[in-house]
Amino acid sequence: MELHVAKDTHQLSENLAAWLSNYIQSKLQTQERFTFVLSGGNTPKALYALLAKAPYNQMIEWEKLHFFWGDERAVPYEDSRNNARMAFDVLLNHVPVNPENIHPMLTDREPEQSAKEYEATLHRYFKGQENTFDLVLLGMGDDGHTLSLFPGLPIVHENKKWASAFFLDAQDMYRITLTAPVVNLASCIVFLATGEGKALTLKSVIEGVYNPDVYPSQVIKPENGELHWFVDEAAAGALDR
Ligand SMILES: O=C(O)[C@H](O)[C@@H](O)[C@H](O)[C@H](O)COP(=O)(O)O
Repeated sequence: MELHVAKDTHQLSENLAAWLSNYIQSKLQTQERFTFVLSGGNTPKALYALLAKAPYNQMIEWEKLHFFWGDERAVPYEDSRNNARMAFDVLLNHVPVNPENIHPMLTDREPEQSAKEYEATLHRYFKGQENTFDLVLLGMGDDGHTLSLFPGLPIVHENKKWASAFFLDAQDMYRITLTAPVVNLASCIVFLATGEGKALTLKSVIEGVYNPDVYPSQVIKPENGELHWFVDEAAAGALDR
């Protein structure tokens, strides 16, 4: 695991945008496509906005990128809580990605049906490959959740399905989410977390005993890929460094 600490959220987004651009372009020297899982939530918005602008909108070969989501709130696309809506508004509507290569988790059908369709898409994409995604970008909630893997839920321990849907009582909505198995087969996993409010949780996730029912982010352990944490000083404040 590699920890990258920036002095503040602005610098963190700048550092991660540069790191991602270099990583993507280095991979595209030896492969034809790059499969990228976007995170929802608020933290990545500043990063997505940077990637949509110079120099990254020219440096990255967007036509070779294929986009997926880590999870989705099962609300209409038009709803401001929809993760795909945010990514299109801030990034994907501003760069030349081939629309056929963008795979949102569809919310215009039953969530379970959408999850089944998503899983079929993933198996089609990665058939015969040892690894799945080239890069998975994840956030972490201050309760230690990632994707839609929330503390105490059975979905945290799903070890066969690659995508699933369930009703999240705490938010009175269905969620569609990737699961640990498909993420842990990725070549590279990048967590992005900021703010003092996540400092103690981050310490428990990274330095504490393995307790994924309390800290679901701990189930994210790449089988043979890289794991990076990009955090600001505020979120890193409780770490032993
Ligand atoms: O749909 C979501 O909400 C995300 O997938 C979720 O896992 C998010 O990454 C964390 O909740 C952190 O969210 P913030 O970046 O808003 O703190």
